[in-house]
Amino acid sequence: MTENLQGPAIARALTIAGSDSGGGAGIQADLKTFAALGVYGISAITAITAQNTLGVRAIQEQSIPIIEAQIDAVMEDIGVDVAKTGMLSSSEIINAVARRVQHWQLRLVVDPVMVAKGGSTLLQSEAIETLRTVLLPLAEVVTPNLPEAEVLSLVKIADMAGMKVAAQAIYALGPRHVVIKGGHSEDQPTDLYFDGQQFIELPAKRINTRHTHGTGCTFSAAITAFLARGWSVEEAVRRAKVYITGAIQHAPGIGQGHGPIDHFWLWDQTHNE
Ligand SMILES: Nc1ncnc2c1ncn2[C@@H]1O[C@H](COP(=O)(O)OP(=O)(O)O)[C@@H](O)[C@H]1O
Ligand SMILES: Cc1ncc(COP(=O)(O)OP(=O)(O)O)c(N)n1
Repeated sequence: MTENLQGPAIARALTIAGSDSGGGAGIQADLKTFAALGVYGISAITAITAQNTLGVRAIQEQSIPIIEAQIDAVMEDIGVDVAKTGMLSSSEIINAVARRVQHWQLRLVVDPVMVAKGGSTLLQSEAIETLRTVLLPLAEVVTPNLPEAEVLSLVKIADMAGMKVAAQAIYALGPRHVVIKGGHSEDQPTDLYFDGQQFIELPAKRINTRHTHGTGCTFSAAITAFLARGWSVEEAVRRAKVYITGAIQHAPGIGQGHGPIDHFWLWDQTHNE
């Protein structure tokens, strides 16, 4: 094979997150999303969860040395265009990841995962302050859902005006772009983008389904993939919104609880023989 002197022929994205044995969220959702969007996916696993569409049964955090070693191993050889974080579980893991992000000067999307849809805690409460003060300042984009945005901003959100106040408060913590996801709203799932100057509302029709497991992971992974492919943050967010809406629309109906979405719906539409 001839070497490509222009650099790699495919964009590379790294997910630093937890494993979901059910395959719908976490590392598995991120890698499927990267693949579906034409990006070479790389992973550093922070925790292993025993999980299905009904909920999380057990969690085992990985040790700090093995988390750091995964990041260093891929950085020293493969390289990464953009990284994202998902489930980080503890203050110790957040601090270790932040050190590696700074060491390798990674462009970073932070999905501030706190609680799974079934109610299980994926981030210890004592780690929230570390997330706010240590990781958010390193983020190019942060993508809280409505409950996460309330925790990070200390603002009670009742409507779009509240989302805007919360986005400004989160922006003040240091990320360069804030995207508050509206999936938990009782109305339409309108997301809000804020870059410190401009607000952009990203509306969508609510899809009436219980199969929304892994939507947050998938949305942030799609933003990461589009950034890795060279799009601006605004365009990456717009494209990720179209992708996540289609993925929910085409959910395959797997499992007895909150089932996964279809990460490969775009591929299915063009390769349906
Ligand atoms: N039922 C739905 N119909 C359409 N879009 C949805 C629906 N639920 C969530 N979304 C979208 O999916 C993305 C993830 O949002 P959300 O579910 O709030 O995140 P999380 O999984 O982190 O709680 C957002 O773009 C949100 O607007
Ligand atoms: C291992 C792991 N990481 C993250 C989540 C949460 O994923 P999310 O996309 O927020 O979707 P729901 O779990 O809320 O459906 C997870 N469950 N497991």
